[in-house]
Amino acid sequence: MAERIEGRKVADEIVAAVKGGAEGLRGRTGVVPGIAVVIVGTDPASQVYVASKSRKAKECGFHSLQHELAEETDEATLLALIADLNADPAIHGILVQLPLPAHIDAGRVIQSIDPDKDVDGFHFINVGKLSTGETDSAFVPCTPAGSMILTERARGRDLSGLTAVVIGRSNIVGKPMANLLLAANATVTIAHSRTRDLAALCRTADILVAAVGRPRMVKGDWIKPGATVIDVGINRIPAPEKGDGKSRLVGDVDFEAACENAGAITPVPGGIGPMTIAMLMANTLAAACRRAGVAAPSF
Ligand SMILES: Nc1nc(=O)c2c([nH]1)NC[C@@H]1CN(c3ccc(C(=O)N[C@@H](CCC(=O)O)C(=O)O)cc3)C=[N+]21
Repeated sequence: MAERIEGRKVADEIVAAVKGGAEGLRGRTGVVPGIAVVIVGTDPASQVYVASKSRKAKECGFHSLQHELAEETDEATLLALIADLNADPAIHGILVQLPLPAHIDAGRVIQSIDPDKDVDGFHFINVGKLSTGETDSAFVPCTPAGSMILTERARGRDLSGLTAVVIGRSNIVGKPMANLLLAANATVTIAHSRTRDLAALCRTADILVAAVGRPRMVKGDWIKPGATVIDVGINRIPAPEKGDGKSRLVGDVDFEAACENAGAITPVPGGIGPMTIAMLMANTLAAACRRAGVAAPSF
């Protein structure tokens, strides 16, 4: 039976350390870390995530702003808001909740964020730093950063000799995760929708990261005995057993079946989701520390 990797617990530890770090920064320099979360439209899932980000930011003692813009907001208005936030010395981190409405060019919006405030790590500057190994000054995207911390807890910081398979090639999770695993000396393969015999490939993985967004796509017999399984998927599926119209969250991995083979596995909920928010707090503290010329704590 696999060990459950308790992401929520690790996330709580990180949030407590960030809170302590923010108090220290304030005591030494008077600087209070500030984060602005921008959301366009009223997607209910996005609203839930944004609310929990703002709640955690307050818990950490940050200055926290939430900008809620109407669905029909035009790109120029959003770009002007970001320009204001870029110029605002009280704001150290800017997060624009994705996805954006189709009439807005998300790429242009992301690239307009000051790279030093890009706590999502999506700006070309931060992507380039991560892929060239400049990780001391890069912002690493929050989901892969949190996934890596849980991987390290299970396998140590040096993954030499281990095989890692990342399913999913997104700029937000798959590609940065592959870079982090590579930087830790794992032998990395990125799989995606065009990969042939995904099951056989997954069976070679000492570390398997699933980031595809398909509920329970990864089957129990795809898991190598003893493997570390990191389930990044957060899929809401109908749960008629809980009552009419109810739903529940499942990952990209068939958790119960995977537990038979895995050495350790992250649950959904309670795994990577809370780690993502914790790393957003850690990145915001790091942004404020850099701005103040003080060393940032690392996790
Ligand atoms: N610019 C941007 N940055 C993001 O980091 C970003 C984004 N856009 N858009 C949406 C996704 C999604 N995301 C989640 C974060 C935490 C949980 C989380 O804490 N989930 C809980 C469950 C929450 C629930 O019950 O719904 C868990 O897994 O235990 C989920 C999803 C961040 N995202």
